[in-house]
Amino acid sequence: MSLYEALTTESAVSLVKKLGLFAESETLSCQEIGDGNLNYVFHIKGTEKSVIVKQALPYAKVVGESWPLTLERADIENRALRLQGQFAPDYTPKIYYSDKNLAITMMEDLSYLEIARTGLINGEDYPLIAQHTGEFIARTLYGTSDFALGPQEKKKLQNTFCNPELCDITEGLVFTDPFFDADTNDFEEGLRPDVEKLWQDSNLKLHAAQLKRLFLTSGDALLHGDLHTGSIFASGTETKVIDPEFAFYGPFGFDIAHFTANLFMNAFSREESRRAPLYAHVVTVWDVFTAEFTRLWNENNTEAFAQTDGYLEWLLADIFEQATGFMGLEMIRRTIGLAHVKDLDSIEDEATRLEAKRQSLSMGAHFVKERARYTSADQLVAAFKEGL
Ligand SMILES: Nc1ncnc2c1ncn2[C@@H]1O[C@H](COP(=O)(O)OP(=O)(O)O)[C@@H](O)[C@H]1O
Ligand SMILES: CSC[C@H]1O[C@H](OP(=O)(O)O)[C@H](O)[C@@H]1O
Repeated sequence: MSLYEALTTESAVSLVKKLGLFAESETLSCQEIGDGNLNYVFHIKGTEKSVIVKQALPYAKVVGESWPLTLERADIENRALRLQGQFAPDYTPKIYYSDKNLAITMMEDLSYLEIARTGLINGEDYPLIAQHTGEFIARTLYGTSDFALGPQEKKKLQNTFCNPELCDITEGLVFTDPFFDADTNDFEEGLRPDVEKLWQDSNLKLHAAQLKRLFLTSGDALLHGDLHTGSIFASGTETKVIDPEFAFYGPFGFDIAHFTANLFMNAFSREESRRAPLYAHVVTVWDVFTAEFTRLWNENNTEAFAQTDGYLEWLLADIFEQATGFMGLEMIRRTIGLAHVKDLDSIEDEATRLEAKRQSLSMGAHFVKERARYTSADQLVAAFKEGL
């Protein structure tokens, strides 16, 4: 018999009371606030405190019951959050309770902060977001890598984060479908000539295939797996990373690539005069990631070759090159694939919107194909400013 049942606002309230998080007598309000593609999120509020209950559905919410999806993802998310909380406690929500059968995680209510994508669209700049996100990425990746854990411990941990169904979504929606006339694609008719040109670009397809192979086969570290600006809560002083249900052992460059791709897509939606803070974030996140990864490398490293001249520098350059390619893929898929970004979709004027999307597509393709040319974030920003 399945122990799973989908929560309602009423049963979510009963559950938090049964668990002793609130007194039986307390009057609570409960609202389902999930705006993501996959899950339910209940916001439960009492007089003095509040809590978030996130529940996975046995299917992808954005499509419906015709797209069944494992409930295991809630357990992956819960365990990833707890691990990320060990490496980067300042940047991770507190977890109060989880139940694998019900596919729920109860966590700290972060609604005193704002989802960064929403804030960036409304003109916020979040001066510390890149510093914090760079530290989060470096600490969580380095801490779960061979270098920190040693190969045996790392493999044991890696075995517990096999996430085939969610990886399959990324392999399809990010790495494959946008390059073919797939049913999942979703784009405006005005973009069709650009999209058809992209489908015929065999050099682009070759590079997409190479990056896909990297995603399929690399097991560098436990990734967040979906680190876009909608997975980050922020304010002027705080940053918290949520929603790691796509977590799995993958290539070092993936998370930072998704963060920078989403910064660049927000830049496309702004006037040039308001883009400077986003460019600065792209440079800062790389500077901070590099410095923090290097600090951790020198402080705690189980690898015999760690101090071999040139090894760390080679690794960081390799991460940069792969990340430049992954960044380009994220820009392409968010423009013509199944899951769009509001930054581009909410541009009201049709001609401006189509032009921003064209640029996102062509810059994305450029970063995929020419990734080996780039060795610094300043160069990425310069290329972005120059346009194609
Ligand atoms: N800890 C939290 N505190 C406050 N709101 C949250 C929290 N977690 C999620 N939310 C809200 O729910 C929305 C969807 O959450 P998310 O984890 O991204 O779900 P999904 O997995 O469906 O993408 C977020 O955009 C945010 O508005
Ligand atoms: C059918 S899932 C599509 C898309 O949604 C996920 O994002 P989120 O859960 O943050 O809404 C992920 O990016 C998937 O690729």
